[in-house]
Parts: sequence; structure tokens; C-alpha cells
Amino acid sequence: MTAQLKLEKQGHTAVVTMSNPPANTWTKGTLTALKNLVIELNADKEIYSLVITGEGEKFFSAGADLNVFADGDKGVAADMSRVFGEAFETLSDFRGVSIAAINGFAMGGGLEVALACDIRIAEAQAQMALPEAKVGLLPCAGGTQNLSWLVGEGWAKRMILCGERLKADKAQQIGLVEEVVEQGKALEAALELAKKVEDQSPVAVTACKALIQKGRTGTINSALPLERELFVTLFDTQDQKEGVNAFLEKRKANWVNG
Ligand SMILES: C/C=C/C(=O)SCCNC(=O)CCNC(=O)[C@H](O)C(C)(C)COP(=O)(O)OP(=O)(O)OC[C@H]1O[C@@H](n2cnc3c(N)ncnc32)[C@H](O)[C@@H]1OP(=O)(O)O
Repeated sequence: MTAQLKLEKQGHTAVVTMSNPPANTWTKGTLTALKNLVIELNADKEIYSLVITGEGEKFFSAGADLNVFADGDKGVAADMSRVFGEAFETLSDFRGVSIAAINGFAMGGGLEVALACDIRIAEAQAQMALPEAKVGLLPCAGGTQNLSWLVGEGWAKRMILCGERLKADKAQQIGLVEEVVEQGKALEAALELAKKVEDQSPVAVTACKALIQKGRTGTINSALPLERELFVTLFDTQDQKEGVNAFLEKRKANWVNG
């Protein structure tokens, strides 16, 4: 953990705040800290959700710190693309539910971190773009793949190739964010959603998430047998018995995450 990346645990939810003024940009240090943090949270059975947001009112995150690239060479580029990739791929593989609470500009690597999350909630004044080509770069932290997957190639190309910056309502219309809330309310809305996650069996959530991810990398022919296999595997867990019995006994389930 660095001063630029803050962690607060609220019950079963980890709230991660990017705090690198003025624009909450990513540096090698914060990216490495994010990767290590997610590894740590994956090992904490009490944590079911992760919410990531930006400090301040204007920026979720403006992406990579462009000062690093001003006179950077290929060595710098290779190093930064590696740490970006490792951090955001580790976030994608978080075993619980990850929610981006987009409280302002989400640009470049700032949008890519939101794309690595499971769910995106944006405040009405937020704006989103992958403007790397405008500064002679490209989105190297999953953006070309994750954005196309989420919104389809047409809108991904408008954003990546034409540099279109979208306001929150447009982003919702194309499926880039699932919910738009009023200014200052993204974190609250994300925490409300994280509360709903607490009603789900954490091990079932992990299995469901792995199956949904599998849809990107595998074929339906490999995903469907895996769906059946993981369904059976859940019967090895205490939470499977607890969930069904809690329903039948008309009470709230007490999960052990195992
Ligand atoms: C693999 C990943 C690659 C990448 O992520 S590449 C980077 C992609 N990101 C961008 O290209 C975004 C660059 N930023 C902007 O375009 C603008 O910002 C905004 C449109 C988001 C907001 O514009 P405005 O309202 O005019 O604010 P402001 O004066 O530009 O920004 C406030 C301060 O924040 C600094 N800043 C903003 N983004 C970055 C950045 N990405 N790297 C370094 N500094 C940044 C500015 O320079 C300035 O600073 P000061 O107040 O000292 O002039």
C-alpha cells in the first residue's frame, strides 16, 4: 500500500481509493500496490467485494502519468505496460465482485481500471475516454479488448480510433456503465450494490464469475461442461448446504466462504 492508494475495509467490502493529486494518475508504485493489494484481498475470506474510486471531485483517474512518457524510451514503455497489465489482470481475477465507482474523469488507464472491474457506476458529470492515440500511445492495459467486449467494436472504435469522449448518460446508453447516479453518489451506490453481494454465497459468486470470464477466452463448448462441473464442485462447500438450508428455514444465510 502506498499513500497514493488507500484501503478501507467496511464489513465484507474493501474500498480502494486512488489518491494521487491532481488527477489520480497511475504510477509504477501505485500499479504494483494495486496488484499486491488484490492478492492480499483474495486471501482474506471476509472480503466479498472490492470498490475502487478516486479521491476528490474531478477525477476518477486520468490514466498513466504522462510525465513518465515525455522522454521515456522503449525500456520505460515495456516496464510500464508490464506493470499495468499485471495490475489490471490481477484485478480482473479478483475472486469477489469488483465495482468501479466513477466519480469524475476516467481517461486512458483510468478507464481501463474500470473496465477490469465487474461493474461500473458513474456519476452524472463523469466523462470517459481512451484518448491514448491522441498522445501517440495506445491503451495497453486491456482497453482495446475489454472495451470492445463490453460495448462492441463500433463504439470501441469510435472511442479508441476517433478519440470520442463520452458523458455518463451516453456511456450508460452503450453499456459502458450500468448505472448513472447524481454527483457525489457513486461510492454510496457501489456500497449499496456490495451489500447485495453479501446475500450471495461467496464461493458461488467466485465460480459464477470464473464461468462468465470463461466466455471471453474459451468457446461455449468448453464453458458449458465447466458450468456443470463447477455446479457439482459447489456441493463440496459448506456454503452450498448453508444457502439451501437457510432458504428452507426462512432465515438469512451465514456464509463461511468455503
Ligand atoms: C496504458 C495507459 C496509458 C494512459 O493512460 S495514457 C494517458 C491517457 N490520459 C489522458 O490522455 C488524459 C490527459 N488529461 C486530460 O486530457 C485532461 O486532464 C482532462 C480532459 C481529463 C481534464 O482537463 P482539464 O479540466 O482541463 O484539467 P487539466 O488542467 O488538464 O488537469 C488538471 C491537472 O492534472 C494534470 N493531468 C491530467 N491528466 C494527466 C495525466 N494523464 N498525466 C499527468 N498529468 C495529468 C494536468 O496536467 C493538470 O496539471 P496542472 O494543474 O499542474 O497543470
